[in-house]
Amino acid sequence: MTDTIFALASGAGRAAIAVLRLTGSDTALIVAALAGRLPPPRHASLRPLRDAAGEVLDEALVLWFPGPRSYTGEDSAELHLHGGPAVLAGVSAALLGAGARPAEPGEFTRRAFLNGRMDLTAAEGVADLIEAETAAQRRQALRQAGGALAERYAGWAERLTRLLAHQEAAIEFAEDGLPNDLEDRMRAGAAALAAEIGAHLDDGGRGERLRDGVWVAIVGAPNAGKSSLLNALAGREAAIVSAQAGTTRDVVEVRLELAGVPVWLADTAGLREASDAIEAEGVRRARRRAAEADLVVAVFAADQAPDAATLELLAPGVLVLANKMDLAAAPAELGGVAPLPVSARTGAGLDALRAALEAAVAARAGHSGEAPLTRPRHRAALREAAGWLAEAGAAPLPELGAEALRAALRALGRLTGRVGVEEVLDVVFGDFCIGK
Ligand SMILES: Nc1nc2c(ncn2[C@@H]2O[C@H](COP(=O)(O)OP(=O)(O)OP(=O)(O)O)[C@@H](O)[C@H]2O)c(=O)[nH]1
Ligand SMILES: [K+]
Ligand SMILES: [Mg+2]
Repeated sequence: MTDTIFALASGAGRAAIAVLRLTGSDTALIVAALAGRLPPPRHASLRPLRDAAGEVLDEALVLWFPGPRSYTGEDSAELHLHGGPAVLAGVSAALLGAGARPAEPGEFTRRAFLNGRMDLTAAEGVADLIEAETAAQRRQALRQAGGALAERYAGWAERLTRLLAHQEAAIEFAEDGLPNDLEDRMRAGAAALAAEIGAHLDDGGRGERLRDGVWVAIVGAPNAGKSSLLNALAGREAAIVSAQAGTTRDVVEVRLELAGVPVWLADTAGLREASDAIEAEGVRRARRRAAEADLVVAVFAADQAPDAATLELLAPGVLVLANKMDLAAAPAELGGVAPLPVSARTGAGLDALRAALEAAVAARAGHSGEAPLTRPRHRAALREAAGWLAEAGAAPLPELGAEALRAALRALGRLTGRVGVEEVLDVVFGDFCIGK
């Protein structure tokens, strides 16, 4: 027996149609109480919905999904109502009166997980799909919701279980004094699995970046034209531009979408020995932002000698710009680095700049063949599993090897939700919206 829960599954506010979703043991009874009788499974039927006093609240499309072939695995239903607030209030009150209760955030998907309809990574994929704002985010979330990570991790858990079974057999045979090579095979298997997990972890954070956004920091000398370039890329006057050196102090951030990836583009204070405390704090923030950024864009003014502070930030992977090309015949020599020539004033080179940014962002985030891990939670659990596998491979006693394999299995179990899940459930489902 489960509580029967309901929630608005469509957006809040006045709309043409509002979808109320129900799931739980008494779904059939409750729907029949409002709609008179249950429609045939998975067929939409138009029905008057009545309250306990018999007043018609709405003419609604009623859908009935008997478990276990439903999203949650339990008896479920959808009521497609007219979207006005009074209709919604009336039907909600009738559902409450009939014994249903409002759902907690994520409770539908939580039940789907508990009923074995999906693992935790797939449930997280559903949450990401609801949050997805760009096409690349949508593709990544859809793959994960479809079980791309679940399958891989379940495969690893299966291999681990087999290694553990062999290790336990090795322990038994040793007690019987029989020679066996089971331990050697365990060591080889643990090393191979640890290497595979290591390769998966060593993805440069592509999946997490696509989910959270790529951080790009524009840095350079005062008056190089950083704010002008930010505004040009954002298509609006987000940052103040002036001829006065030291105009920008705080970090000014705009959100862009480049190559289907969300990007946080930050304009920063010009790098120099600041004359006052506020500007000095701005320069400190600029340096910190550059250090934390996934991509640094270093801007030089083409009509000036390159400044030492910006030159110091040049490293492989930094995108180097020579701005104000309208004022110079050729960009200054930057020690072998070929800057991208642009002019924020005339717009020359801005298309090439955008293309270079897209390429750099695409190289740092998103799809590269296999489905990437997408959350720090995944990274932590996989690191732990790989660590225990290394320990298993090096264990001086077979019993310790078995113990390490069990610990690795538990770490994978927390990742997929198969073992020791209670403590992670709230973390995973807490950030869901109600109705999913
Ligand atoms: N001729 C020319 N002037 C430019 C160009 N880009 C910016 N400027 C001018 O250069 C001056 C400084 O521009 P900003 O965008 O404020 O420069 P900044 O790097 O943000 O400066 P700080 O915030 O003070 O570090 C302004 O007067 C701009 O109009 C350009 O491509 N060509
Ligand atoms: K300026
Ligand atoms: Mg500025």
